[in-house]
Amino acid sequence: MTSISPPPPPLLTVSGLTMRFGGLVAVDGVDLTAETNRITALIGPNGAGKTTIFNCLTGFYRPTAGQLTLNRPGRAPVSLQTLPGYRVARHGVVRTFQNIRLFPRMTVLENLLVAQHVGLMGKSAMGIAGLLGLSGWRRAERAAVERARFWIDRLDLSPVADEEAGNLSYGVQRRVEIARAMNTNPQLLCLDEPAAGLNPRETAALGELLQGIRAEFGIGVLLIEHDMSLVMGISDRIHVVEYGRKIAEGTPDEIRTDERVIKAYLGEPDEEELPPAIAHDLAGTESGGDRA
Ligand SMILES: Nc1ncnc2c1ncn2[C@@H]1O[C@H](COP(=O)(O)OP(=O)(O)OP(=O)(O)O)[C@@H](O)[C@H]1O
Repeated sequence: MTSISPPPPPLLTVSGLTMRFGGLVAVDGVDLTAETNRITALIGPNGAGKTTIFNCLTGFYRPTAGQLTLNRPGRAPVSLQTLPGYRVARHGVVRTFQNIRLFPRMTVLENLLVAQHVGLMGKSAMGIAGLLGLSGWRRAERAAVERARFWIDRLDLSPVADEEAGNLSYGVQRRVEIARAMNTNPQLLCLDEPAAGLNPRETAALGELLQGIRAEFGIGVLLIEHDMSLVMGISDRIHVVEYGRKIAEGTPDEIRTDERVIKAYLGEPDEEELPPAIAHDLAGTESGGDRA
């Protein structure tokens, strides 16, 4: 008799996540999941609580309440909500930031090597072996450079590998950030508005890049993004938050036509502020954009 084993749990399970700042409830009992080999988007109007969710997930904030569980195949589940950021990263949950946080006076290669610094320090007894030029250190350093070069090449950054990051265009710096995150071998790549400041051509290239990485390396991607053309084009699943609460979850097609989502975006005070693709979608949905 064959028994059917239950499906593995999602890579990330968030349940009842709540974050208060004094009297303000920025995140209020949010549940969501992110799966391996899937792109999961987290969207919502400005101030909805998206970045706060990322900050709780990646150890920048300790949540007021809730469970954040990482389930990697063959390993014991890890509760992330009590861990500091560097330990969350060691478990394979890495992030980028809304505002680019590269070291501007370091080269692209150096920016990627810094991300491997903790591993190298471990292999060199906190740097002493490195100072003495011992072989274990040299091997580890060579492997770190090879790995960084792999990601530099994979993200088409080889021509600028030795340039200072601060001299590069915004779109290229965004790619460096993703290369740096991938260089740490993540299980879950969390991207906070990666298309912010990109032109439409760069945004389309970013979408292809993320789909390529997901397919090639089988990682989970969790994406905060206001650019609805990107979100609708590449996401497998979308979670929508408004005023700290989750108001909808579904496929792009389901979310595009969800009444609560349309209302949440229509609630924005100024149509100019609507992401263009949402405004476009809404115009279609609302037969000519007849707004309340
Ligand atoms: N450290 C903090 N202290 C106090 N309030 C905060 C803090 N961080 C966030 N908030 C508040 O929490 C709410 C949610 O903010 P958050 O940045 O998570 O929203 P968001 O959905 O990411 O917005 P945006 O799309 O504009 O980036 C906002 O009212 C914000 O002012």
